[in-house]
Parts: sequence; C-alpha cells; structure tokens
Amino acid sequence: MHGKRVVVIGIGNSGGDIAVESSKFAEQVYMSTRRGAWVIRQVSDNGVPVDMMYNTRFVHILFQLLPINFFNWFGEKKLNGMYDHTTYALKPKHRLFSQIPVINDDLPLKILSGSVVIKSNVKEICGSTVVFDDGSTVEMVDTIVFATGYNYGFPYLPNNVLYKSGHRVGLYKHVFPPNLEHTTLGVVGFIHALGAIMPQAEMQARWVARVFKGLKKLPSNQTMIKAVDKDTKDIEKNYIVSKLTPLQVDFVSYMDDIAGEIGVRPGLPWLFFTDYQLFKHVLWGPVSSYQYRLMGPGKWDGARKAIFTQFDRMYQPLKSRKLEEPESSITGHLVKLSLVILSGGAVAYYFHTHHPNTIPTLLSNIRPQAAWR
Ligand SMILES: NC(=O)C1=CN([C@@H]2O[C@H](COP(=O)(O)OP(=O)(O)OC[C@H]3O[C@@H](n4cnc5c(N)ncnc54)[C@H](OP(=O)(O)O)[C@@H]3O)[C@@H](O)[C@H]2O)C=CC1
Repeated sequence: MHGKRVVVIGIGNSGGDIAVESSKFAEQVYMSTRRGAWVIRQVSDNGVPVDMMYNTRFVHILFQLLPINFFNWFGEKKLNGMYDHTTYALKPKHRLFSQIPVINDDLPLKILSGSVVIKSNVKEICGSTVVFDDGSTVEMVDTIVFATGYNYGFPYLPNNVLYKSGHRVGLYKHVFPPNLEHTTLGVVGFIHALGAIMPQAEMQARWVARVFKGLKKLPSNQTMIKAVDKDTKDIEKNYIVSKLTPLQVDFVSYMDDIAGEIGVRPGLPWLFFTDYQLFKHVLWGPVSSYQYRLMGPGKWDGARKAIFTQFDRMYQPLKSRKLEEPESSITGHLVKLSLVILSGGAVAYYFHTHHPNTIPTLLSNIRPQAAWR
C-alpha cells in the first residue's frame, strides 16, 4: 500500500481495519459505503474497555425491560457526542443496535485528518477511475480492496445435514444441526455478538463435551427445529439479518442460555441472599467466563476471587507511574444509589402496571438452577 491511492469498498470491521492500517502508508485512502455505519470505540468512558463497561447483567436487565428504541436513541446520542456521524459522512440508514457496528477507535481520527475519505457506493470503475453514486470520481486508483464480507457455508457437509432458517444455517442454539439421526456434530464459534468470541466458544465447547459424553441429552429433532425457527424470528424483530450477517446473538442472553444447558448459570436472587458482595460484582461487573465457574460442573474455586480482581488485572499494565489514588466521594455513591433505586422503582412500577407478566418471567429466567443448588 506504500504511496498508493486506495479505495476500500465496504464499511464493515474488515473495511475499517484495512482503511486505517493502509492509511498509515498509502498516499490516500477512500472508503466507499452504500449505507454507512455506526462507529464505536473500544475505549469507553473513563478509559474502560467498552465490553467491560456494558456487557453487564444490569445493562442486560435494562435491555429486557426498556424498549430497544430507547437504547438506540441513547447510544446514537452518545456516539454523535464524540464525533457527529453526519458531519463525518458515516451516518447509516439503520439504527445502532440493528447491525454490527464498526469497532474502531482510529477511524474517526483518520477521517478528521483527511487520510481516509468517506465516499458513497461505487457506481462503476473505468480503468483506474472509480465513479461513485453521487457522481464524484477518484482518479489514478492503484488498489481496490473489496471488504464486502463473507458467504457462510459448509460445502464439505452433505446437504441433508444442513437446515436453513431464513438466512441462517439452522443450528440448535447455534451449535447442533437439528436434523441428524445421532448427535455426532457440534459447531463451535459460529456466532457473532457484541462481546468477545472466546468465552462464547468456551461455553459452547463445554456444552458440546457434555452432550458427546452423554451427560446431557438434546431434545427431539422436531423440538430443535421449532426452537431454531423461533430463534431466527426473535432476532429478526430488532436486527437486520441478511446473508452477510446471519450469526447475531445477544451476548449475555446467549451465554446464560448455554450455561443453563450445562447447569452453571449464576442465579442473582440466590447470590443476593448467600453472598451479597459477589452478587454486586455479578450484577454490575462484566459477564466474564468466571461467572460460569462459580458452581456446577467445571466449578473453579478461584472463580470468586477472579471476579473480584478482574479490574485490577485489567488496570495492571496502566500502573506504570505512581500517582495518588483519588479518594472516592460518599456523596457520589449516595447520588448513584438514589438514582438507581429511583429509576429501578420507576421501571418496575411501569412494567407492573403495563406488562404484569414481564417481571415474574424475568425473575424465573434468572433463578438458580437445580444442578448447583
Ligand atoms: N477485529 C475484529 O474483531 C474483526 C471482526 N470482523 C468480523 O468479521 C465479520 C465480517 O466482517 P466484514 O468482512 O467487515 O464484512 P461485513 O459483512 O461486516 O461488511 C461488509 C461490508 O461490505 C458492504 N458490501 C457488501 N456487499 C456489497 C456490495 N455488493 N456493494 C457495496 N458494498 C457492499 C456492506 O455494506 P452494507 O452494510 O450496505 O450491506 C458492508 O459495509 C463481521 O462479523 C465482523 O465483525 C472483521 C474484521 C475485524
């Protein structure tokens, strides 16, 4: 890419990475998008990694209680507060939580400094000239990168193994083909969520191991097929599922769901009464793999301590210069607590009056499991 004029087509996470990296050496990078994208940062408020900040049970409960449009509005406002997506020519046609966002801390800076220029969709390519939908052109282009996504397929499997559910390869809970006579195949890592793949793949692998060992039975083929189709319908309610983006799951719901299969899902009410300090960490802290090692098969005695110290480990590399720690303010804590109690009360009251079944259903979903009681 050194000294080249580059056009990157597609503004997914591949396109974002390629544009940013090549802009360090290229003469000029252009990035073409047909519908734009929301660009989010990995480093969130106070420098906390975005998944440590938002992949928490508290946020997850709010997502279940409040309408998705509220989170779209809130998230888009926060993102535009950092860099206005219209000014940066990024503003997409879709809402924040209906597509995979581009996670890229550097892209806005590259756009601001002019080393990456956002363009509309490509209309045609004439020799070394690229013509865009809005009539503008870029001349003397050396390299065009098609960062236009993947086709997902299993060409090495017999057709009868695959069950299609809309755009998705229909796997029971994204792992088991639902129409096999015997459970001899499990697919691990074939999902996408706003969270790291490693803990999700680990959870799937733990389930697969138990099924293959005969410790856990799968439901009948018909039940699995029904569940696959329901899952596809559910995700399509708020998310644009296409052949390019068929793998989406909700991080916490999915982790808890598979954990339920294994018998390792932590129950909040149970923790509240038996270990309040741990309850607070499990409710407010990131849903990391440690939470699924507290009890049940695969229990790890170090899990509780690991949960309490996960932020220490994250901050450790930053402690490269000794500074005085700021004192925590009691008033700040009290204000935060009152806000939480007030908003929690308001939300609970609203749902109690408008949707009387929601709260009992939610509580029954987060109850402790028999496997580890
Ligand atoms: N660091 C990481 O964790 C990374 C993760 N990934 C992941 O890999 C997966 C694939 O990502 P990626 O390769 O970016 O692919 P995506 O499918 O996410 O994005 C493809 C992009 O190409 C555009 N596109 C597709 N077809 C056309 C076309 N015919 N004409 C014009 N534009 C087109 C799409 O536009 P439109 O939206 O309009 O359809 C979209 O902007 C994703 O899950 C992604 O998150 C990828 C890179 C890095």
